[in-house]
Amino acid sequence: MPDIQEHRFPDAPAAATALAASIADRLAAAIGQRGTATLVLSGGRSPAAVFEALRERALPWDKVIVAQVDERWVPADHADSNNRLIREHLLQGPASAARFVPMKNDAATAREGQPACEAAMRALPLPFDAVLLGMGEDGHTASLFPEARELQEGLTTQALTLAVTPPAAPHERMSLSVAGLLHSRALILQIGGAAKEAVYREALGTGPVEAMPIRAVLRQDKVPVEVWISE
Ligand SMILES: O=C(O)[C@H](O)[C@@H](O)[C@H](O)[C@H](O)COP(=O)(O)O
Repeated sequence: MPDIQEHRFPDAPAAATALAASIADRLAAAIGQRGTATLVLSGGRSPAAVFEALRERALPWDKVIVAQVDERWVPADHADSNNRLIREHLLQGPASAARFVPMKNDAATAREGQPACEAAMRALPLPFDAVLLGMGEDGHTASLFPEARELQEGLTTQALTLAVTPPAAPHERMSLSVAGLLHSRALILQIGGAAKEAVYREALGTGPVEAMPIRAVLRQDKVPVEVWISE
């Protein structure tokens, strides 16, 4: 049975503050035990408030490695870049001392860039200390989308990364695979609002992983899962 711990909050700001404190404590413990901490972050809209609360936490940021769960294959200054999101909302002030390992490289496409991205991710200390995930209302997480033609690859490959062309969402993506996500000491899923909580509850039920790829995270029993829910 998977180890899923739920944390509920009345609103998004309370959840973001508490989640940032929990992540900071986890990073501090990792640094205390191993000298460094590796935090792997999703993009999208939800995590910005967590990043802004996290950057205020007193940490030896020069001992923190920040990497990405997934990335839109766009320039780092593009409005849709997760790299830009992390730099603008997290890597500010003392937190700018963290070592940031972006997913996107100079390849023209994610598919062409995957070998170098794979090598960069495998060069990080494994397992990661924490992976922060979001979820779409279609049950996707990372860039593992239900209708993506690369979904089976994402569910089954032993590679850490793969290129994904979302069926509807913009931009070709690079994403951690399920195997990549499971190279972590903790999987932290952030769920905001009633609609997403309903999707999460449905994902906990029966049904194919392919229909709701977040199920690959919720059904595994290798890595503890924390679910941080704000109403
Ligand atoms: O690049 C991305 O978009 C994310 O990594 C993606 O997996 C995100 O976590 C979900 O789509 C939820 O996004 P929101 O937080 O914007 O709802």
